[in-house]
Amino acid sequence: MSGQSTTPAGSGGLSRRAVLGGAGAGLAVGAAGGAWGGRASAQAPAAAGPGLGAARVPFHGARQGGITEPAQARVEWAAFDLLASTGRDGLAALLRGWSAAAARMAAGEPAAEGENQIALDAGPSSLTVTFGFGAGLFDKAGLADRRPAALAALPAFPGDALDPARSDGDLWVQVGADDALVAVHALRVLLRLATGLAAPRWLMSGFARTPGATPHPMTGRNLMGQVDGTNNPRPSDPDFEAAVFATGPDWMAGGSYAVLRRIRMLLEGWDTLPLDKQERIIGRRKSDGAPLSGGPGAVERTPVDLAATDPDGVLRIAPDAHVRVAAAASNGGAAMLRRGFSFHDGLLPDGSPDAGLLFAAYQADPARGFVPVQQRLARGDGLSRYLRHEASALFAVPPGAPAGGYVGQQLLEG
Ligand SMILES: C=CC1=C(C)c2cc3[nH]c(cc4nc(cc5[nH]c(cc1n2)c(C)c5CCC(=O)O)C(CCC(=O)O)=C4C)c(C)c3C=C
Ligand SMILES: [Fe+2]
Repeated sequence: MSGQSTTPAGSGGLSRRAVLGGAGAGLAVGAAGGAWGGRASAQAPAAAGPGLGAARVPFHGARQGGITEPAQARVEWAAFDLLASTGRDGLAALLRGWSAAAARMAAGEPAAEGENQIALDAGPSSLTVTFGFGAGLFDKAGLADRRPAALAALPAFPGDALDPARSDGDLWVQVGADDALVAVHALRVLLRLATGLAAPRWLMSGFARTPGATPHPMTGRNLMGQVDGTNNPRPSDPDFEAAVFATGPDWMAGGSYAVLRRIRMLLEGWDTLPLDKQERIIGRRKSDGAPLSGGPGAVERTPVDLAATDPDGVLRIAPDAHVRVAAAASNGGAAMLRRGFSFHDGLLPDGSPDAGLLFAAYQADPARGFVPVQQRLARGDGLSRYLRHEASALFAVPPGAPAGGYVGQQLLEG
């Protein structure tokens, strides 16, 4: 863990402490319900006002930020293609410049001397910047022999409707912050630094619940209204590290692999379904996320019992319920850390919402995490009738950089 890491705060744990100044000084900000969860704090309601803006997540550390921290209120994803002229040295210069700017912005400083800031009044607002490498980067940078086997292309899944223009990419940047202006400013700084070295390929914006929006910290909800993130692996689980973080190759030790999917929700159909049908499709109650296996007394954290039956012998969690089909127990132990964001990009020409989930899953190896689970979901998940997977990407997310270093340095200089 990073030198700045702390022991878990809140039930979900936290890899780094968000450092608060001003009115929020001393208030620990942690995960409440896995990566989707709200902010757990010693005091409720969660920090608001100056405390929210002053929260800092150090950029430097053994792990990159933006993986185990709770999802911030706003996220920007950007993928880039390396220009043919950039090469290995240019890539190193880009990553050095990106890391330096990210470190300064995460500390609440201007990205560069005399920089024309657009978020001057705000603090860093829990800003994290996460960098990832796509499979195509390695050939272009003359590093083909160092491409990890885990970056092998994802297979095609039944029902995929992928748009190549919004998929893949040589480099990925994730910017998260609890203030939209802070996030967009950081994205613009990083876009500017890429000029002449890497061309933007696609951009996506997402959001999650703003800390303090609920009377007490809670797991977030998605645009279908479901409590989403409950059964995420937790840092306190004995097998968390092995499931989420890679041990090799050398330059990836302590890193992770991010699978991204832009999943549009067919909300017009979903919204007209009666509540009991919606709950049956997921396998959890909509009001509080409690598993249907637990009966009326169950709460969100009641363990799921996939074998539970009603007095007529009918499975309480249906054979095609999402939580049954996705569960590690149904997939040979396959596990991943989900850290998604909602998106709402207006209306499609037919008037339906262009909205859904920017799904992100982090794992030590996609072949033992996302791939087997999605293979099963695509065939047997009742929820899949209400979803369209429209874009997909896989990135190696290297370990974090020590102070003075940059993300990817071990790959480029090792
Ligand atoms: C391939 C992996 C997964 C995709 C793609 C996916 C899409 C997706 N999921 C929801 C809503 C919920 N998912 C929930 C649980 C859950 N989902 C996955 C995996 C994928 N989901 C897993 C591994 C789990 C945990 C299963 C378990 O062990 O219990 C839940 C329940 C609450 C929770 O535990 O998070 C909801 C709700 C949507 C809307 C969606 C695509 C848009
Ligand atoms: Fe899911």
